[in-house]
Amino acid sequence: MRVIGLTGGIASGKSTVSYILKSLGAVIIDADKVARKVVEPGQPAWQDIVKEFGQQVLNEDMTINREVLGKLVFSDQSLLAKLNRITHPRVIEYFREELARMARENPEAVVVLDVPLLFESGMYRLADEIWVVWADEKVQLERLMEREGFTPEEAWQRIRAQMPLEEKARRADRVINNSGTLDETVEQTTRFFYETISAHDDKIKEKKR
Ligand SMILES: CC(C)(COP(=O)(O)OP(=O)(O)OC[C@H]1O[C@@H](n2cnc3c(N)ncnc32)[C@H](O)[C@@H]1O)[C@@H](O)C(=O)NCCC(=O)NCCS
Ligand SMILES: Nc1ncnc2c1ncn2[C@@H]1O[C@H](COP(=O)(O)OP(=O)(O)OP(=O)(O)O)[C@@H](O)[C@H]1O
Repeated sequence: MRVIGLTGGIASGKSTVSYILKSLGAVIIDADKVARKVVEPGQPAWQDIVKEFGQQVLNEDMTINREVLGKLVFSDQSLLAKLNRITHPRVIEYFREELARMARENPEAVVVLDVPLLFESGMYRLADEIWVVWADEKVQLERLMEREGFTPEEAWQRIRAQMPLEEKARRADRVINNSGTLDETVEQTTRFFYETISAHDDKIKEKKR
């Protein structure tokens, strides 16, 4: 099994690249989706969030009100750190279990961990190689405001809540530039995917020799 850790900045294009990789045959595990699962009502992380942030972050049906919680944590670093301490260990636990299961059931698979906070959370340790999706800052900001309807200040708050994209790119094995057209991103992603597979196949052949 080959595990690719896919990261980037907020709205830099991870989901777009994941979608392309899925169409090429990779199995995708999306940390944003897992982070939603671990805070469902009654889960330990849900209980910790209610304890920490109070009833104000709950909807009437007891689910987490993501808009309210988002506004709180993205305007206060210390609250964001508290939320991360509650959610990240649970997300990591889920990833470990899922990877162990995949290794047993589908050892030939190429698995992509789509994780916005791959470095910040330490989840990069679960990956064999790291890919970063890059978008020029202006493009990233525009796509984020357009997708979420954020004001420039709200969009900046979210961008600043993560490790600078330059640093992520420095730590990557491969960087996909998604500042241009979708076709250009498909071309780069496809090329990298087949290079990864062929390097992986060569390693297996060497081991068998
Ligand atoms: C703060 C919350 C409630 C806001 O929810 P909302 O629905 O508005 O955003 P969503 O979860 O879809 O995330 C959108 C993007 O925001 C960024 N983001 C999310 N959480 C964080 C964080 N803790 N720090 C920095 N950026 C973050 C990511 O780039 C993500 O792709 C939610 O993001 C959350 O619970 N975050 C903590 C869990 C976490 O760290 N998730 C990221 C994957 S491990
Ligand atoms: N090459 C592109 N050209 C035009 N629009 C794009 C391109 N790539 C992505 N987008 C758009 O930009 C937005 C952000 O892309 P995407 O959702 O893939 O980013 P992300 O990194 O997964 O975001 P998040 O960090 O929030 O999970 C989306 O609305 C997407 O449709």
